[in-house]
Amino acid sequence: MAEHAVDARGLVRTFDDGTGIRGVDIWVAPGEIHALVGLNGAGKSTLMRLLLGMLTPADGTVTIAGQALKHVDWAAVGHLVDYPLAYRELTCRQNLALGARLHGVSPAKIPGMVAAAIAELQLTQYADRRAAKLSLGNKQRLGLASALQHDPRFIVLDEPTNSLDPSGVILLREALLRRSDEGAAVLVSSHHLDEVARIAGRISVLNAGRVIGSLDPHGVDIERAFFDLVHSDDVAA
Ligand SMILES: Nc1ncnc2c1ncn2[C@@H]1O[C@H](COP(=O)(O)OP(=O)(O)OP(=O)(O)O)[C@@H](O)[C@H]1O
Repeated sequence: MAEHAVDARGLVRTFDDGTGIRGVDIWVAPGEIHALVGLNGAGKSTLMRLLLGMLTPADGTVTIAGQALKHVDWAAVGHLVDYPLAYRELTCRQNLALGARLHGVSPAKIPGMVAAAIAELQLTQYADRRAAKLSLGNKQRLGLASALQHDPRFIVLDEPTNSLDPSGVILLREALLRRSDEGAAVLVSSHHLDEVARIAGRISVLNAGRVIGSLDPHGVDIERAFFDLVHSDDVAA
């Protein structure tokens, strides 16, 4: 069987108020889109930060492509967690070129890669506009273009539809489906259960820092199934 692109076991990281991640196993296989859903504060962003080495776990292990985090080839990873990072004074094109360089793309390939990313996220008319002057949604498109342009094998996106208009949501959907078809492993968090159900092969529900179950992406009333799971977990706690 193919090695998981990411494999985390027994992850724990709690904060002073007792919230955080309290013992999570999670993995994503190559070619899979795995969605994480949960209420505000359930721990989705914290879990993603742990997987990306942005936070250190108190317990548990994470491997990416079979490697412990300190040996990971980060050029093969693309992520957008929290806010899209862009230098305000640089244009979209310049920001993307910088992002490509930071991901180790060879200089000769950068202009073509950046042009393709701009076209894919339909940023053409803003390509030479400074990031400071972009609308929120176009800033999000820029962040997504930067996370996806270098053809990462493992993609982590935290609420990527934030601020996107309906055409941006469709572009993102197509971009993720295309990459998973090509073998990339995708982990995505979202509050939009219908959107998640369209693209994910697997949907895990996080509540109070633990994975409490999964939802069937083809289920008839996924919203109801979500609330039933969360409610039962809250009652049991
Ligand atoms: N650096 C931190 N210091 C202290 N507490 C934190 C920190 N980061 C997250 N938390 C707490 O951990 C809990 C989980 O937060 P997290 O952002 O992971 O949730 P989430 O599921 O992503 O929520 P949302 O859907 O609102 O984005 C929250 O109670 C939050 O306040």
